[in-house]
Amino acid sequence: MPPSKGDHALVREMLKEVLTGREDPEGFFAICLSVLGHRETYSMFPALIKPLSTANISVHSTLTLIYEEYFSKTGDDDLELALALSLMEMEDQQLSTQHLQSEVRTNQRASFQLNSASSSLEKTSIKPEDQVGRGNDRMVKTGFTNDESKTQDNDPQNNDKAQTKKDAVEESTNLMENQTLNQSEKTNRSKSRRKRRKGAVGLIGLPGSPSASPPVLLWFRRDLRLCDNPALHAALEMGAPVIPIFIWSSEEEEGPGVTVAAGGASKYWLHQALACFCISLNRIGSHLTFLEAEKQSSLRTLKQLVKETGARTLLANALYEPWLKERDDAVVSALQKEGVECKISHSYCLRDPYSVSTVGVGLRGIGSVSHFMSCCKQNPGSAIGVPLDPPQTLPTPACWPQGVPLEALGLARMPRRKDGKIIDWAANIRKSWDFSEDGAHARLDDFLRDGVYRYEKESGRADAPNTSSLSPYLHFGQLSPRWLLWDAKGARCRSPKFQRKLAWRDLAYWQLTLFPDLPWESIRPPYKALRWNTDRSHLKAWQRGKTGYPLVDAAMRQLWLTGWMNNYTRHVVASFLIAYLHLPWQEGYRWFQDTLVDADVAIDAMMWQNGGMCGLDHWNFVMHPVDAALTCDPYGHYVRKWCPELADLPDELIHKPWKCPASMLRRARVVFGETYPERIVVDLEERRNQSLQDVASVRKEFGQFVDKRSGCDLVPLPPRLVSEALGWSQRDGAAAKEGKQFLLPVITRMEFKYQQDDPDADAASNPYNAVLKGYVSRKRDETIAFLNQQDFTASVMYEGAQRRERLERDYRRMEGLPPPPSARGRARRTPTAKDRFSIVPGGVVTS
Ligand SMILES: Cc1cc2nc3c(=O)[nH]c(=O)nc-3n(C[C@H](O)[C@H](O)[C@H](O)COP(=O)(O)OP(=O)(O)OC[C@H]3O[C@@H](n4cnc5c(N)ncnc54)[C@H](O)[C@@H]3O)c2cc1C
Repeated sequence: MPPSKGDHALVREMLKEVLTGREDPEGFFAICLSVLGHRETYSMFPALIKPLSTANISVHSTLTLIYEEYFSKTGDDDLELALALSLMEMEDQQLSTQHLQSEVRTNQRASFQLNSASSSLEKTSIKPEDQVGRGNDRMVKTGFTNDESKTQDNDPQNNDKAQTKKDAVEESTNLMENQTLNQSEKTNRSKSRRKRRKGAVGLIGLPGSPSASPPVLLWFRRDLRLCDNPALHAALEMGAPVIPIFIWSSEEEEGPGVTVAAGGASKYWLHQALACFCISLNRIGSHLTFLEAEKQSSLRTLKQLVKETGARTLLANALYEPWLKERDDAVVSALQKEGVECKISHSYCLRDPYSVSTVGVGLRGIGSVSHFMSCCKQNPGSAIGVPLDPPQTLPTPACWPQGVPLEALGLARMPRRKDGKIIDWAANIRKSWDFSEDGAHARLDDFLRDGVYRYEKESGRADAPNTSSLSPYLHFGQLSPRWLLWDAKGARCRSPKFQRKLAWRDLAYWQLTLFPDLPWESIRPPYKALRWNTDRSHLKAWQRGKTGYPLVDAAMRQLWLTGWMNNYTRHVVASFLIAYLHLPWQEGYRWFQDTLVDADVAIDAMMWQNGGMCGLDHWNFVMHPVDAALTCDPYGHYVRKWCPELADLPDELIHKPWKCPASMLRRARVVFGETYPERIVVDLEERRNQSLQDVASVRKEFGQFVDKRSGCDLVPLPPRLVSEALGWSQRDGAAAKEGKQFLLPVITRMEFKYQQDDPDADAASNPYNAVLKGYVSRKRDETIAFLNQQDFTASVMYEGAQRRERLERDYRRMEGLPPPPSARGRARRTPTAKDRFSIVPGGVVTS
């Protein structure tokens, strides 16, 4: 629970005690931590003790020291990720000093706000589309000077201005007079974050007037944000006029293979995000120029721009897809030849994937997140540093380059029917998301206030928003991973599992840099020859959510309508496509790329390869569409939402309607083949069995790619890994590419190894059968829990405990975590028939 008003009052009372000497500063600080929590203390403490800077300087500096000391040294112990991703350097960044400085700047900014007539920080009521459409037309036709940019203050629609000023007064008063604590807790927390985000701590406070020095081209790509944007920060530091640009080249995005990098839903998101970002830049007196790449070449367009604007510098944040890096390298070298200084900053991942090395760790376990984290820990990269504050203004050039309206980029084009009617397929996506940077921060705040408390245990629930839903914002860089990590670290409830997800994200980019064919070619050679189903009707049914399996259908419909589904359901539908429909993983990947708003070539390809059994890692599990449903949607709420035609079925049978008696179906008005589809495959056991046999046969056929001793699959190593493993230079590594192929044993599902020894075994008799067993019924577990309280039979209680353990184990397997430690004091023996009333979970033996 976040701290309440009462908590704040208590802390202020204690502060008085410090002043009167009845409480010592360390004690006071400890109280703050325990009452307000880590995150709140971190953000509020400097403002809280501010009045002491005049009333009692020595106490103030003691408290400041304690605060600095604490936040620069503690808190990281529990962060495996922080260690692994070399975030230890955060200590060297003197976090607290910077934070204090930023608080000082906050105060300065607050008073600036009071005086500044041009401050209009609150969100206007203008729709992004309207604003951009109008803004762009005007700018393209007439050129857009800084004076004109100020006209937005006079815009009658900008009706929040008065309110904003009032807010600014409030905020500054709160800060200066230390009255923040009188406000409601919720308002305070969100305000303190808003202050940071909305430019309350202007970086340099440069005036937005045109300057004579040559302008800087600030090339935005997937970093559509003001907060924590290193390239933007670098531009400000140059003190020259800044020209923000966005160049669209679908060909460059796509790369050399079938990546579907710019699918329909994600292009739609990009369109909306650009519209919102344009407004953000307008607010700080700047403007985003949209450009279509000339002949699909960003370089040509940039050269043209350099000529037109006289810019001598190009700044951007790096992208890591190999083909985009290649493009960027070519741009940098070509422009440098023309005397243009280029600087590409790092921020898209926590760790620059090209700097990750396996040296000192080796290759064993490669593909797992633990191995990746060990590599980062063993070979720390540059410091991750502290998130950068958003700017207050951007210096503008004397004239703007000629751009095109956002619509001209064709990112949100809707098809038309023959009768001319537009098919607005994105209406539901629009309803489901706020595409702005503010939207990203609001979602993050919500998550850290609520969902994060359930994340460790219940992130798999499909029927509750227990995950952050931040993936599209991270993908388009509306939120930086660094900002997210810092906020997550500072939250009252920290979830190591959540922070670990950022390592997964980095792992995906590392894999893509190692295997540029990841999105279209199976990494494990034998699996390229797998016999796949060619029945297009099955693919279509899967895509449209018409398989006859309610959880799969619900998830696929959610994807189609909103552009998103959670991680657990992504696993379910991927398992279904591969293990039960026998359709190639590439089909799933491409559909996801086209329909997800967070479609991310690196992550999507890594996950589909792993699901398709041919990635660097093997999912050590297969999700059963019914068992999984009982785990993630025990009451059927999720299915009822997305498959309303099943809404009247009872909880117990909603995930397996084919088991319903005819009378029940009649009452619920379910008619198979009419209101709800028949199952497209019926014998799931048989399908799974076939899938296992198919794998066994390709492993046999391509025996040279199976390690005889361990039974593990062998993967040809990319030259970079060969060089690292053998301690060769890059050049030798390149030579290796031409010559010998190096094969590496990789993580391989136990059931495949077993199958190899006993090819006739079927899935059911395979002791390592990978199908996850979900709850039999959550309701039943709850009943058992209730009966436990009533001191029901011990054996029933034991059963319940076992089921919970199994669920925990399954989750951990999915997350690639080690098995949970065995509970001390708990009997490990499986009860037998003789054990009536024998073993109680707590280890107590009843008669
Ligand atoms: C078959 C399949 C395809 C997927 N395709 C994508 C994709 O195209 N784009 C995408 O962003 N995620 C993808 N994921 C990973 C994951 O499902 C999503 O990142 C997650 O569901 C997004 O929801 P969230 O923001 O609430 O995640 P949270 O659980 O709140 O995690 C926070 C962030 O961590 C990152 N993350 C979480 N899980 C993973 C993961 N397994 N691998 C890498 N990064 C992760 C994401 O950026 C996410 O936003 C895929 C997973 C599967 C099984």
